[in-house]
Amino acid sequence: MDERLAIRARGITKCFGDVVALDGIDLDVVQGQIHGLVGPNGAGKTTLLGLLLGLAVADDGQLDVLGAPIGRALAAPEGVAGFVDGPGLYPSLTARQNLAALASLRGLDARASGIDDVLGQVGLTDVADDRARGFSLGMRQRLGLAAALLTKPRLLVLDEPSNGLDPAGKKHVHGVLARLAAEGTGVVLSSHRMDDVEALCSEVTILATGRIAFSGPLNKLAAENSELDYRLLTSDPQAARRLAADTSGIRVVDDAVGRHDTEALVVRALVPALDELVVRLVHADIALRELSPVVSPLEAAFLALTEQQENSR
Ligand SMILES: Nc1ncnc2c1ncn2[C@@H]1O[C@H](COP(=O)(O)OP(=O)(O)OP(=O)(O)O)[C@@H](O)[C@H]1O
Repeated sequence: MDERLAIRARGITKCFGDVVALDGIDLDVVQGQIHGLVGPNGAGKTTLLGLLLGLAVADDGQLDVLGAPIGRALAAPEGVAGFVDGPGLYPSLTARQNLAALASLRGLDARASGIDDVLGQVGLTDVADDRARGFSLGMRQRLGLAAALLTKPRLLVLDEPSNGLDPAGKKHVHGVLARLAAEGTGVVLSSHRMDDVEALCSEVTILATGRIAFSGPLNKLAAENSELDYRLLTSDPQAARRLAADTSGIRVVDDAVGRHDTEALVVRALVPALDELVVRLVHADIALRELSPVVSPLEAAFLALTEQQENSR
């Protein structure tokens, strides 16, 4: 077995009655990698994360976590921490007391366990003595992450960790995850926020109806991607539109995000044709003020792959 693998899954299947939540999943996640799990509602993300956390057992297949096969016991495997469906907290206890309770449940010495340190890492020092009952969703998520950090995991499993986070909270959480990964911890997280996945993850798995539509490096996904829509702002929108319509490999389309802004030009193209258009604009003395994909390459690939898979069913 490859010792760098935090997760090795082969042929994992999980059903709930007639519903096949996971249908023969193969997945490798190496230590020190932040791996994003994305997919439409009901794709099987939470089910997969639950198996990693020992909250449920697969019906079929082989799942190795941190080098050891997962047995049939419903318990978090040694070295694994995280949460699905929001962290479990005691509402009547303060943030600090929640962590102390967890430390004592885990047999850790509360004073030596680094409670202040993990509260600081997630940015909750100022509310450490406030009751969790009054915490917002984002604060609860951050406290859940602090609880996971307390156990010094070698694999961190998080379901939608960005839910409810404000920009400051997001900065803390992203910083913590990046630091953990740099220290060698494997991180698997699900998200519906493609921008978060793109900012954090080096590899991504796209699930659709319990099957893997893509798994691998983000840049491979972008390279495999077909045409994307790009939005261009130029000094002469009318002339730019005419030139685009006259450029091979470029299709002028309506603004897919409905920004109905007459100044913008939206084109569908592969990168080489887009390059050609930019060169032609410059030669025609039309200044290019802004050029950006209408949706990110991950989002576009995600939509294309999941539609493809759903159509083939
Ligand atoms: N405990 C359960 N009992 C019955 N069906 C379940 C159970 N848990 C999940 N399912 C079903 O399994 C499928 C996968 O659900 P899962 O929650 O893993 O999807 P998800 O990708 O996490 O979705 P979302 O993005 O909405 O959170 C769905 O069809 C869901 O209805």
